[in-house]
Amino acid sequence: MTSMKQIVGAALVDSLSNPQQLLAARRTAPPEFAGMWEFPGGKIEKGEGPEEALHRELREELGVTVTLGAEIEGSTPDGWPLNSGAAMRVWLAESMEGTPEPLEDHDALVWVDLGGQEILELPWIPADLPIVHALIEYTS
Ligand SMILES: Nc1nc2c([nH]c(=O)n2[C@H]2C[C@H](O)[C@@H](COP(=O)(O)OP(=O)(O)OP(=O)(O)O)O2)c(=O)[nH]1
Repeated sequence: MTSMKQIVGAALVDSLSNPQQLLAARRTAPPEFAGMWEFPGGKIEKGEGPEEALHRELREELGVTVTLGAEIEGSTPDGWPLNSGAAMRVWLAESMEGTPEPLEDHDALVWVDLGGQEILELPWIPADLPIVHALIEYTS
């Protein structure tokens, strides 16, 4: 049995069929992550499946209903290692209903080109950088 805390995150793109842009979200807490950019998402709650948790988090945090696309698979069965105790699974997603707004946990959102420099210049949570690179590779 795994003891890793399981996080789920969304690579929200402008279009699943032709992804050109990614939505990055700037965290407001905790202090060590405040001001850093991340994939919207959060912890799976008891009794939830991972995709179900991701749909809930995106409704709560951004106010959107999404369609999930492919998973950007990480290096472990739990997904991408974040630290010694947590890992995150990440899915591509596209909003089907609603325009993303920073309703909870974030104070800014930005759409960045997947093929440009700006995406690499954002101060991401360091553990997210390998995921950003994999996403750029996946969508190029
Ligand atoms: N959502 C998200 N969390 C990330 C990313 N990268 C990263 O290291 N983390 C870490 C930060 C947190 O320690 C943990 C996720 O917790 P969270 O605070 O987002 O979860 P949550 O929305 O369910 O929050 P909570 O109210 O239950 O605390 O994973 C990322 O890209 N997205």
